[in-house]
Amino acid sequence: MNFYRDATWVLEFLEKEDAKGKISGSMQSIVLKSCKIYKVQSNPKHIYAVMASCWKYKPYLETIMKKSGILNNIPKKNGKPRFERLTILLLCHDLLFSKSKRIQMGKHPLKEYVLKYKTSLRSEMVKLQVKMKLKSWGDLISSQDDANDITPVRWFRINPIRTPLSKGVEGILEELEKKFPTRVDHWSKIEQGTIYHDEFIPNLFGVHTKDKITSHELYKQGKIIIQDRASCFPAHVLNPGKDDIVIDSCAAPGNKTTHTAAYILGGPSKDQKIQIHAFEKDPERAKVLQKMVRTAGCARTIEVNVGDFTKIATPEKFKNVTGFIVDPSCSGSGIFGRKFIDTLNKKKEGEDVDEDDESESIPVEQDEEFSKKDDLKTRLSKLASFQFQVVKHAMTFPKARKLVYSTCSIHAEENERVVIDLLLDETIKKAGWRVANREKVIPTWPRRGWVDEFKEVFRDDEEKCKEIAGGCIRALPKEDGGIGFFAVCFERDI
Ligand SMILES: C[S@@+](CC[C@H](N)C(=O)[O-])C[C@H]1O[C@@H](n2cnc3c(N)ncnc32)[C@H](O)[C@@H]1O
Repeated sequence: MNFYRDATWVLEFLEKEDAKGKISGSMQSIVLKSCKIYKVQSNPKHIYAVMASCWKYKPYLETIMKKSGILNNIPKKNGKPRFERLTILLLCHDLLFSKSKRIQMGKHPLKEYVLKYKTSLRSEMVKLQVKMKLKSWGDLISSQDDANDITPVRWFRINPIRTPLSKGVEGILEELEKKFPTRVDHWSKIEQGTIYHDEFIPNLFGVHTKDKITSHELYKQGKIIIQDRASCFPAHVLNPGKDDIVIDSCAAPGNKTTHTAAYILGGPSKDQKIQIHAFEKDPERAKVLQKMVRTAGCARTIEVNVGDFTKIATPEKFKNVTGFIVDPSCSGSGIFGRKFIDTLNKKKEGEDVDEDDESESIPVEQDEEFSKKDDLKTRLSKLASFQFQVVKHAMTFPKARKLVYSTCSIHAEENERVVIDLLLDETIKKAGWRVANREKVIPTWPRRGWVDEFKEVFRDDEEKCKEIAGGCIRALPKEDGGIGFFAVCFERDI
């Protein structure tokens, strides 16, 4: 039991550091630091081994535990739960994901309690594996070792707005060919010096993470922009044309905003016509957004508004808006790579960052307002309610016909369940919104929404569930070549 007690302290420490966005350095040093702070008696090497595995499986374990109901009936002593959530999580980890699949503990009421849920935990684990279309859990996790805690591919897109008038995108491709003469036909085959032309997003490329992009002139001139593949899905699915007016409701740092501009403008433009209204609540992040808009050459097209989208963007003021990108704060459970997060934290704090760091300005602000003290269930429920409100507000704009909602979360609560709540909302139903079908949402992308989530609500209509889930896109962290992601497109006829 002593080992689990020590490991609980360390895991608690990791959670706190993570909530503050302050996990820096390797997992090893954090574990050692907390072992010292708590003067743990167990061997730090053993603690580290369990932590390293447990931390990687944690988002999945939390889903499995929640579904099994193990946290709902914890026996109480003097009105307080007798066992801690994180200790239970550690035991569940050992039972489900350790090599021995056994809880390393003698007879103890906690062990007995967890073992009572063994069957249900194992069955939820299998269900999740099926849902995630994983051949084995090992496949998902094996590539996630700490030494390799970075994206498997460096994705970047050509920014058509900054392409030379004479040659257009072709001019950039010629330049790229000089640096990357060899083309590979799948991202998993990328080696240093080779390039993969993505089959889903036009003008998106994958290269090896060791091939420096940020020192290249194309990058410095804003002609290419580093952006994860899945993060490119929303603008591609929205696919706005030259006459569209788009709102990006939660815009900083601006990857999707500038990508949307690339679709609207298609190439260099001298027009002084605002076609994208970008909203960002956080003034500091709005500065980063402004900078990105300028670098990408879209300052004449994108207007940055600093403030809460649900309050300052009124349907009366923006009556001509036809499309929406809604990518609100989320739990960020699809994001890996602490280095990304550290980089952004440093940027936020105004510290110097590694010149060589090639992280995309990814949306790692996450759910600061929600994360500090809540447990996962509460946090997800608060996030989902906020995400629902943002999308619902966007759906009140009179001329809006198309809206893409996305998160970098793996949790159904922030994804399929938000879709369900929106579909069940009477006002939204009356306004005519529906989920666009697979044909319109990158149909060849194989990983789609989780059907079971829809079945829980629309039980009697299996076809409908399959259709809605088919309209949703999911990407698994690493397994699909980048961050974990969810996207869905709503549309209506007006
Ligand atoms: C996930 S990030 C967006 C990432 C961005 N779409 C991109 O691709 O670069 C969410 C952003 O929404 C902002 N935000 C959260 N609530 C907001 C609100 N009510 N109104 C406007 N912005 C909001 C956050 O500060 C954060 O910068």
